[in-house]
Amino acid sequence: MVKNDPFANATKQVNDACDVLGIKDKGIREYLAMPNRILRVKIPVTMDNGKIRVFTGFRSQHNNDRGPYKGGIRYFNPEGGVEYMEREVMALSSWMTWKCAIVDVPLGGGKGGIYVNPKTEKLSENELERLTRGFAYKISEVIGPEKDIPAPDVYTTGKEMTQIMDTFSKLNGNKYSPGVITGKPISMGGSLARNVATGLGAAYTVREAAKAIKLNLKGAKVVLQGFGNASTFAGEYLEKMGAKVIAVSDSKGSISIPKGAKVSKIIEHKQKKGSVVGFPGSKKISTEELLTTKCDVLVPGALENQITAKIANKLQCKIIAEAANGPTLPEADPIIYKKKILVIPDILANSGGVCISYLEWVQNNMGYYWTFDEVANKMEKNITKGFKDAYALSKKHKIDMRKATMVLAVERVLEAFDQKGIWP
Ligand SMILES: NC(=O)C1=CN([C@@H]2O[C@H](COP(=O)(O)OP(=O)(O)OC[C@H]3O[C@@H](n4cnc5c(N)ncnc54)[C@H](OP(=O)(O)O)[C@@H]3O)[C@@H](O)[C@H]2O)C=CC1
Ligand SMILES: O=C(O)CCC(=O)C(=O)O
Repeated sequence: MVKNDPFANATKQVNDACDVLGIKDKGIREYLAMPNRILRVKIPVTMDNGKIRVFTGFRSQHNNDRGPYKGGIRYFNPEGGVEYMEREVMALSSWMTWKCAIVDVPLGGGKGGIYVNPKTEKLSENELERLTRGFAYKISEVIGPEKDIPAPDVYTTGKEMTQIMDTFSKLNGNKYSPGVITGKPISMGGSLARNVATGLGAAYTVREAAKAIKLNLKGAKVVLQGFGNASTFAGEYLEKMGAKVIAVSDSKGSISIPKGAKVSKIIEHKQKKGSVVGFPGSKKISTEELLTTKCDVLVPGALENQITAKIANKLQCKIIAEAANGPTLPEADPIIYKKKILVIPDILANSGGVCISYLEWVQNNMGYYWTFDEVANKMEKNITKGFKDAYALSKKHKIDMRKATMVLAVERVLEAFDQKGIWP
């Protein structure tokens, strides 16, 4: 048993959706909740000092009823250890299934990762490359452009995506296979807008949520948890919509900036000093203080299990845009709903990433590439529709946005499952 088990949380969300849909059949519930396959691999790496170190990696393939498995690869060492990470990737792969369904991209759910923190463990570039290629080799049997298409996630970038693509291509007779992975650099067959996609998509969903609750985003105050790919671009695009960032955090700590600051200036500071902490005009605060800062939009954009019941009781925001996966514990959801805070659940708020990953894969498959605006506009349509559909359902059934989003997603997966049935 792991503490704050993310897979138990993901399963609860599936069951909640089944309750709303009147699905009582235990077999169907189990089919929807459980991953199809979990691969756990040993990755031996020769470190720079000549010693062998063995790493553990995972790929969880949750559901492919609507299309090939799809989802990121993270390099992280969560507090609960390797066993926690296994449950984490299972949950993350489940959320990918529902995410692809709610924004209607024809893909399923997968997720993977390696239990390692490349930042704190200070792996050299060569060690990291050997680890990445070793992992790619170990999962090469289960991935492929028509099978399972990974992407970046926490502490992985276009560089690792390139190394995975290259290893896969070499293992397959040097067949150029850009469609095996997304989030690649542009020069390696990546898509314009993928780099900003998760944050841009989150900003689009906040714009829709603000319209729904009649909140003017001009001058709206934003708090960002995490200062990586998802959260910085969410902050920058919300800034373009007129909002102002007043508190941020990273793995080294949280700060409040009462007068607000441009995200680009905080990025500059972090690039120089290695953290947001110490940004001029800021004050160091605790994680709890960050999350409960009085603001209009809270963007948890780092890790899961951040908003507990205790935090939920103290929240002072109007909208929560879950740029991270699984940042809110199930115990917090009813409290937040009662407080009339509008939650844009993770599977919707951060779906811009997979939307544009899908478009990257489509471009790779056809060998023809779209402009930034073409790609971003397609994503905007899908994500806006996803928000509107879920919001309308939440109002109709008087349920929170997480349940509404999950109900729509589960319905779509079941529709495909009903067509296919079980084989053999
Ligand atoms: N990248 C993508 O396309 C997508 C990402 N997501 C989700 O977004 C979330 C963030 O991923 P992404 O932005 O890609 O990852 P990044 O690696 O780019 O950034 C992760 C950020 O989280 C911070 N962080 C790590 N630990 C903590 C902590 N204990 N408290 C506060 N901040 C912390 C890191 O701090 P530091 O800078 O100090 O290392 C970093 O700023 C994840 O939940 C991921 O699954 C969802 C959809 C797509
Ligand atoms: O871009 C993708 O394929 C998936 C990104 C991801 O891992 C996520 O949405 O959580």
